[in-house]
Amino acid sequence: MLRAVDGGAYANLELPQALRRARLSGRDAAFATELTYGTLRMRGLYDPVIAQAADRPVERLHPDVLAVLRLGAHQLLGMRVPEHAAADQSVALTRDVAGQGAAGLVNAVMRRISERSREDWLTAVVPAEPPAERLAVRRSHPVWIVKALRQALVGHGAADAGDIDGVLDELLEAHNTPAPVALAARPGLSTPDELAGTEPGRLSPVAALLGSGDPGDLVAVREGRAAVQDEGSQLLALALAAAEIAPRPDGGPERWLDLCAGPGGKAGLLAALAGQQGATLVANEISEHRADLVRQTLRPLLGDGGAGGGGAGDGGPPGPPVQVRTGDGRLVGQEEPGGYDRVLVDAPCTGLGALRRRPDARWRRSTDDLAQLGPLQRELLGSAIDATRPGGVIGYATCSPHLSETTFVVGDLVRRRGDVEQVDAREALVGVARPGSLAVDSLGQGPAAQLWPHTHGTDGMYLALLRKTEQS
Ligand SMILES: C[S@@+](CC[C@H](N)C(=O)[O-])C[C@H]1O[C@@H](n2cnc3c(N)ncnc32)[C@H](O)[C@@H]1O
Repeated sequence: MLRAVDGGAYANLELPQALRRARLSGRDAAFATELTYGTLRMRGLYDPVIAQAADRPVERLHPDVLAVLRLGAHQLLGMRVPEHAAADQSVALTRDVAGQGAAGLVNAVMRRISERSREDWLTAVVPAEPPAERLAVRRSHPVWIVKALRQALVGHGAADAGDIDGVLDELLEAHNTPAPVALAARPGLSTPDELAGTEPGRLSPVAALLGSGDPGDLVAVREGRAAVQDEGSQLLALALAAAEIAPRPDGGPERWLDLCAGPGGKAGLLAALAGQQGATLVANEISEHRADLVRQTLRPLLGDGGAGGGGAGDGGPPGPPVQVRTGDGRLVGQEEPGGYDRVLVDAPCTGLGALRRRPDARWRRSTDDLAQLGPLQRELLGSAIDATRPGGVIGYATCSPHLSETTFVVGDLVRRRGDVEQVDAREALVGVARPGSLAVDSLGQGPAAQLWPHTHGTDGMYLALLRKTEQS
């Protein structure tokens, strides 16, 4: 798995398949998951430890040997694996993947690592200054991400000069703590109570939290009536569906659009809500493969009218409330100007808010991604505004708090165009959350809202709500 990720594979997609191939389940699967995810997450700390113990830069180690040593370091410093077991297994694994010669080196390095406790290693390898470098090694994040998150916390009003160091440390630590598996019971199709073995969600009224086990074992999940979805994502979809809009001039059913729908998490919830509210949803996605994933997750609502979906019409047989299309979201505004009442732009982004769910993502991303995504995010939001009718609402969301993909994008568009005004997304989120579970102040200074893993226990989701004031 580690070598596959080095080669470009995504751990969260690859690991379930690897577990299935190896026929691992229960405690063995949990152990293998912790080995893989923990090693990937913490390699920013383990590499300096390995370099010191091996007395050479990690770049000078063979990639297979480095992978074994990272696994070994995690067992010694991040898990409770007995020293002899971690050493024996690492040496045996080295013989398999890199030959007898390398096994001696791995044996020696493992012995040196085990001579010190985690705390002693932290003292040995974490630089005292500057603060970003210190946190980068201690909490195992690239320095550029530490710096960007510092700016984001201050920029979104979640910290100030007085407490930023402590708050930033809490956030980085939250990225190193495995996230609970949250499920969304799609309204009208399932309820949280139906999801046996779960406890109620903390923020979302349709959420249930799965303590252990495979979500695929639940019938409602297998049937697409419930789905794995972060509670923050659930709240965003619920808030867009509930946002106040001016009535349609023709009095007809509302038309909703999810401009960037793949793989379909939010579209699944929006489709169920649309079904309940007598609206229809178009789920658009540029990638054919990801559009197929949307169809897959929406299957109870597609085709034959949908189980419990209800259609938009009130005469003949109800049509499906949801339609999936493959296309470039940047063009929808021109193709269907003013065609929709509610539009979600869940923009492609760096995913810096979801690092706890994707342990390898922090090492994959770079500042180049921001430069590429910025223009795309602006074009998609511009197209969404064009596609919204006056009086309608646009939700711009990212699973990243980075200021370049959130505040700056929305600020640019609102300034550049005279046909939208920002409304308070914090109030909208609080309005749909479980009563008393979410405080407006915790979401920033507004009008946009920023959720944080260390504060809300959700992914770091951002939501801005824009009201269209006049025809583009
Ligand atoms: C953050 S993901 C959306 C997640 C989704 N809303 C969910 O909740 O499961 C962004 C999606 O936008 C898609 N995308 C990228 N460029 C696009 C474009 N020009 N038009 C439409 N979709 C695009 C990506 O393929 C990706 O599936």
